[in-house]
Amino acid sequence: MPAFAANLTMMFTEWAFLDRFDAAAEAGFTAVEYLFPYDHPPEAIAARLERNRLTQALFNLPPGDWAAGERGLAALPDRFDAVRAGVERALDYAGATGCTRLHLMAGLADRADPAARASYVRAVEHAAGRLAEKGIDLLLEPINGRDMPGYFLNDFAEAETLIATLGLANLRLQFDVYHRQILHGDVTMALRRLMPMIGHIQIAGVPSRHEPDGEELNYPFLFAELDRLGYAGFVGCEYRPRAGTVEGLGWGLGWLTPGLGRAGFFPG
Ligand SMILES: O=C(O)C(=O)[C@H](O)CO
Ligand SMILES: [Mg+2]
Repeated sequence: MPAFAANLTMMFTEWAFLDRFDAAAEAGFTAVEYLFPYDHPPEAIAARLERNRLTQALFNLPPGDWAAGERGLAALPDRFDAVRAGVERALDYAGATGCTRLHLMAGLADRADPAARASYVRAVEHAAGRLAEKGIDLLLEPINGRDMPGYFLNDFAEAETLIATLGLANLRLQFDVYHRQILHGDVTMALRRLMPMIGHIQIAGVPSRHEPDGEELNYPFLFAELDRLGYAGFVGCEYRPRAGTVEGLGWGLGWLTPGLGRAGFFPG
């Protein structure tokens, strides 16, 4: 049975960020992920995890100036100092929350540009080295260009080659099924082949990025396939609910156990 993590950037947005932890636990989740924790003190996040007995499955290293359009800094040749500082900042949060997986976003850059490639490899090696000292995995995620035009890492084969070539024990693939389906399809065969290097999985309906309950992909089959493959990590629910997070959890009946969290949290 897959272990699902609620993505608190996309789900439970009816609540303020810190209250989303309570709501996710109440809905039956035992783990959470989100893009960025940096607007809140690490201790505040740790307290929400602890009181809800939630595992922090994943978050991203600082991406640069998100509001100004930056989507990571790793492939930007003149931003290595910021990457280095971001690694230290993320490690503070990982230490406080017990998180053992961090995603390094590549940034907007041309994959064919040798300077961008060199910068990306340098950033990945640096981040992986620092995280290894703390027993934390570094994740790389190919992202489709429709959602993120101009994103540097937009190809699964590229990520696979890089991870295999660098051969770093804590460098792993973040396999977002939504991006995989849009970029290349052939989801099941890719899961089977890439499983040894997969460190985290994310899901959403394709093409809407709503609940994983239909459209192009047969998620019940994929969840059973993850069990057949012995996947023991988390499956991050990185989708935008169509109309209400709790109302849209029908797809998870049988996997989630609503009510295990703080009793009476939901109003009404
Ligand atoms: O977009 C995604 O799929 C992600 O997982 C990211 O962390 C960043 O946007
Ligand atoms: Mg993702």
